[in-house]
Amino acid sequence: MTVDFTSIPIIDLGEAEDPAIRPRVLEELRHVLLNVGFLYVRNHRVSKKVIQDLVTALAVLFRLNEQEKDEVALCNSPHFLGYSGTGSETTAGRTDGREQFEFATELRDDWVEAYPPLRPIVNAYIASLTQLSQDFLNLVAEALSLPPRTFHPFLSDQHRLKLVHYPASDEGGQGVGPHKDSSGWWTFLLQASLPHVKGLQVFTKNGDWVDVPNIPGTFVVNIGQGFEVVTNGVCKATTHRVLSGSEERFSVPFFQGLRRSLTKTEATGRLKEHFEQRGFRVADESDEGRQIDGAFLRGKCATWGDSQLRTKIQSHPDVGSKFYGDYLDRYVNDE
Ligand SMILES: O=C(O)CCC(=O)C(=O)O
Ligand SMILES: [Fe+2]
Repeated sequence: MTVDFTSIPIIDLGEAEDPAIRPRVLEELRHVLLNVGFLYVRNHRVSKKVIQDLVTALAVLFRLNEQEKDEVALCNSPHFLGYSGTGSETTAGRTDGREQFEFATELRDDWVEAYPPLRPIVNAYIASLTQLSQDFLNLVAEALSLPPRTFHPFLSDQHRLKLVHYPASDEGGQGVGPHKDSSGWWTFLLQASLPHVKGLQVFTKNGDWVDVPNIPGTFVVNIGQGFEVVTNGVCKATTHRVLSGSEERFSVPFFQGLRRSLTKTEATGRLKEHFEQRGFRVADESDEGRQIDGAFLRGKCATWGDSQLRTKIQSHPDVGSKFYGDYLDRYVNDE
């Protein structure tokens, strides 16, 4: 029987620390992992100041003029980091209505000169989210009847952070099209506008879109494609999208990174026996969800790092032709 969902569950990480309540939290989390793939976490211990500093910086950053933003243009970065303007990205065949700054754990030197305080703010935020995302993996492992540190050997030394701005649009339209997160393990998203500003939606197994409202004090947490691979499809990455609305919206996704050297054999083999022996089964999914690109799963790329480069080149073909001309055929015309 298909177990479907109509709203996104909330997991209280503070409760997980109470030995009397922990078993119930683990049971709830297990249900989310097997049937939903999307959740909120609250009582997450990331400092209010670290979050507020970043939220304040967002407004300043996106008000810089185009010339200032373009000083760190993503199209000049072989690492696909920096600024990309509205209209430069395509998802599910349509142009996305958003502009964004992309960062990573190993930060590039050419920072946004027009706004010097940004660097320590982003670094502090990445450090806090790195810790939260690692601690969260222990809970996830336990909820799947595995030793707490089972997932740590898969982790990368590098995680990615995006600062995203969806300009207001009277006609509505696509903020970002339907997709699964391809950048790694787990995503931790801060909805950084006022609570009434909507936009994020999740696709259910039965093919309905469910709103993910902004609940203050929480992060939205969701499974990325890498985690789906390592759990042999027992925990599915869930399709989601953002609709543009009559008010501008800010968000900050943190993408927990997966080790670049990871091969498909290692990724799918390591926990196979565990999931088979314990009677876990591959999760249900909508037909549309199944069609979303999964190059790593289909075996086209040798390593996770390779599949990341492919995804990035496909999203930003201009950067691809500038820095990876030799690879273009392999990645872009590989269907
Ligand atoms: O802006 C959001 O709420 C979600 C963004 C997102 O899904 C992404 O960048 O992968
Ligand atoms: Fe996403």
